[in-house]
Amino acid sequence: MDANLMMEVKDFSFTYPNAPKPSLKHINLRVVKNRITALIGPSGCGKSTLLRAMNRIHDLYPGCKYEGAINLQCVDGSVKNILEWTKENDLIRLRQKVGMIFQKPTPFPMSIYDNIAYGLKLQGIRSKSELDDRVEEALRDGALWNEVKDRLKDDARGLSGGQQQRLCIARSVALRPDVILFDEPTSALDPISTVAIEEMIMELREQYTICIVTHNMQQAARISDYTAFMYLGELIEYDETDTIFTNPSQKQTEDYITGRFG
Ligand SMILES: Nc1ncnc2c1ncn2[C@@H]1O[C@H](COP(=O)(O)OP(=O)(O)OP(=O)(O)O)[C@@H](O)[C@H]1O
Repeated sequence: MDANLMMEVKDFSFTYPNAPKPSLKHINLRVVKNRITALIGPSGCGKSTLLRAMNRIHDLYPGCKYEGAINLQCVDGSVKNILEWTKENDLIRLRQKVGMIFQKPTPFPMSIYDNIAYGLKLQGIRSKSELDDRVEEALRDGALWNEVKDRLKDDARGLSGGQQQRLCIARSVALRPDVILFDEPTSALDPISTVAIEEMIMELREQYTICIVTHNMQQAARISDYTAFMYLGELIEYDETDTIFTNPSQKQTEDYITGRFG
C-alpha cells in the first residue's frame, strides 16, 4: 500500500444479511491521508453502505458478507485488512481509529461535558484535569468552545441542530482517530450551520483523513480533494475532484454531474 494512503479498498463486495445479491460489487478505492474523499452518486448506489463498511459498523447486525479487503495503514507502518478482524475488542478499537458522524446529530442524553468525557473515560483517562483539558481541546477543534464554555453542565440536547452536530464531531475528534467518516453530515441542517460544518471539515483535514458521503454535488466540489462516483453498487470513476467535475472520463459520471440523471 502506498505510504500516502490511509485506507485502500480492494476488490470489495458486500451483501446485507439475507439479501439476494450484493449491494457493493468489486469496489476499488484509495483514501489518501490528510485529504477529503467524497462519495457521490444517485440514491441507492451504495455510498452509505461503503462508508459504513470502512469502520465495520454493519457488524452491529449479524450476517453481513464481506469479500475482498479494506486495508488500513497503522501507526507502526504495518497494513491490516480490517475485514479479517473478528474480536469484539478489535472492532471497538477500529471504531475509535475510524470514527463516524451521522446525518442526524446523535448527542448522548447527558451534559455537553460528559458527551466528550464519556469516550475518554472508556479509554482509561481518570484525572479530572486531563479530562478538562481534553474536553476543552475537542470543543475547540469542534469550533464550539466559545459558545458552550459557560454551560458545560447543560444537557447537550438543548443545543441547536448545528451545535449538536459540531458536538458529535468534537466527541469523535476527542478520541484522536486517524479517519473520520461523515455520512451526509449537513443534510439535516440549515445553510448557515452547513457552512460552519463544511469549514470545520476542511480544517480537520490538516490532522485527519476524511471520507464524506454527500447528496450535494456542490458540497463535494467545494470541500473534497478526491471524488468517487458510484452507480448501482459499482464504483464507476475516481479521480481528483476538479477532474471529476470538469473532465470526467466516464459518460455515466458526466451525465450525473450535469444533472441528466439521479
Ligand atoms: N439493511 C439493509 N438490508 C438490505 N439491503 C439494504 C440495507 N440497507 C441498504 N440496502 C440496499 O443497499 C443498496 C445501497 O444502499 P445505500 O443506502 O448504501 O445507498 P446510498 O447510495 O447511500 O443511498 P442514499 O443516497 O439514498 O442514502 C440499496 O439497494 C439498498 O436498498
